[in-house]
Amino acid sequence: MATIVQFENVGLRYGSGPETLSDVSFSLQSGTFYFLTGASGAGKTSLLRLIYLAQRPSRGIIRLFGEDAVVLPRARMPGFRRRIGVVFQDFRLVPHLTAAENVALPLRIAGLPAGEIDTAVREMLAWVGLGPRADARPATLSGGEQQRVAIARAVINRPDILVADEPTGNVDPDMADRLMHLFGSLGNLGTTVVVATHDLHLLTRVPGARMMQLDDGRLLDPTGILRNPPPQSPSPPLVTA
Ligand SMILES: Nc1ncnc2c1ncn2[C@@H]1O[C@H](COP(=O)(O)OP(=O)(O)OP(=O)(O)O)[C@@H](O)[C@H]1O
Repeated sequence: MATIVQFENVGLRYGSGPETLSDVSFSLQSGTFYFLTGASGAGKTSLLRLIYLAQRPSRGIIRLFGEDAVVLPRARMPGFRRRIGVVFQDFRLVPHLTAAENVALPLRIAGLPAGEIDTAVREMLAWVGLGPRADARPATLSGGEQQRVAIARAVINRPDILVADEPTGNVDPDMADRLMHLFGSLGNLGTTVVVATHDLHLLTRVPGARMMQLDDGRLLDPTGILRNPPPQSPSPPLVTA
């Protein structure tokens, strides 16, 4: 198994405020599934943004695919970013494109022939249960449907790393299970998956997943890695009083 992402003593400070992330060190292996947990404000989104190169650290070392990502020349950024699929908390679908056109975007950018793109997009939309909504624009989709389009777009070109910020926040428990299964199968195909979530129930859903826990900007295990998730437990009630 190769090391795909490596952080050494990474710190992140926004402006002149206190450090949002401090002394964060860990490494992520290919084909492994990681949950990133922590209270609201602990720094999960910030850590993901460092991984997908939307943010530079204030200090420390970040290596992606074996290369120093902090000093990566601007011209090489697009090549790196193509290897990283991102599911944003707020979806970021292109509003004037249909669901199918949104999902097709990474393949169009990669220059695949139209016929191949159409087949791949149809299969992916069917997989996330949106076959009949292929021609719908984002504004006419529910939050959960938009989230599934965002997930389909992030995984369609089989990225080396998939980073997902609360990817099940808007879907029901059945769909959350299916999406975790999809993410888990990507791991089996060699993709490194990092899912930030508040939903501790999800942690029981991916056998063999590892867990990273942030507490006020610090990884709880100072060596950075990692514990197995808690054993499988029954689903919580869908409705609470
Ligand atoms: N662009 C920014 N400028 C200034 N402060 C920021 C910025 N982005 C995040 N922060 C601050 O950094 C801290 C960590 O935020 P972050 O969004 O990474 O946490 P989180 O664990 O993802 O939270 P949540 O679970 O609520 O999404 C918070 O105090 C937040 O206010």
